[in-house]
Amino acid sequence: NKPIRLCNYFFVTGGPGSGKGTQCEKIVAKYGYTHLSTGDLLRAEVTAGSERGKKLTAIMERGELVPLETVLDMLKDAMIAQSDKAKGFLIDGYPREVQYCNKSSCGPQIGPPTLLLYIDAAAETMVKRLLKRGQTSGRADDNEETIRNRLSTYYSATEPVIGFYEKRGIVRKVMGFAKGVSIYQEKKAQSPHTFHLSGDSPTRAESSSD
Ligand SMILES: Nc1ncnc2c1ncn2[C@H]1C[C@H](O)[C@@H](COP(=O)(O)OP(=O)(O)OP(=O)(O)O)O1
Ligand SMILES: Nc1ncnc2c1ncn2[C@H]1C[C@H](O)[C@@H](COP(=O)(O)O)O1
Ligand SMILES: [Mg+2]
Repeated sequence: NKPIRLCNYFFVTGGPGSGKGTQCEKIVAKYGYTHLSTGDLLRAEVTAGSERGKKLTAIMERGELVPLETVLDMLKDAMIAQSDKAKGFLIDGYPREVQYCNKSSCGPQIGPPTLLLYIDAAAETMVKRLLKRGQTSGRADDNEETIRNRLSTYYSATEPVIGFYEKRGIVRKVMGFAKGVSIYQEKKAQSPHTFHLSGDSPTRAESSSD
């Protein structure tokens, strides 16, 4: 059991279609970290056509969360495989539930993150992007019904993860509509750049980038 070399871990969270993968690509290009998306790892298992993959397809098509053990199995293998050359890991889409935020439930090989990058975008923006992505992505979950369920799973199960790490002072918010990577620490509970997800219309910056 090869241990994962100690290095920086950045967890990356945000709603479906907020731009986690897009922002991670930019961070990789600029800082050379290793990007691991738990969703991509799960889809690779589906593509491989294993029995486990068939069960995963059904869960993902419903817009629900995959059991933690499955996610951790894949994540640890991927981290171990790349740990010799990784400067740091960007772990995109993990954790998805607040009960998995403490160290012991993450397992001994995935320690607490250096930072949680939170990609913020309005629900209507995310829906619009995912429907557009669905025209070419081939992703089974880029359809209206699954998107609705994924949003609901995100707000009920995953959003509390942000509050958990905010209490520890390690959340950095990335505005998911900005061009390039713009990371800043949210100093106030409600900064002028922040807007609520329900009922808000996109800001000018957001409308212009979509
Ligand atoms: N800042 C942006 N402005 C306009 N479009 C964007 C922006 N960021 C991402 N997109 C587009 C690219 C994709 O087609 C789509 C979703 O982005 P993506 O990076 O795949 O989101 P994500 O990784 O958070 O989604 P998922 O959770 O479904 O994997 O939106
Ligand atoms: N960390 C995860 N825990 C549980 N389920 C997950 C995790 N990462 C991805 N999933 C499942 C559930 C999502 O709807 C799909 C797609 O993930 P995405 O990050 O949007 O590509 O996979
Ligand atoms: Mg993604």
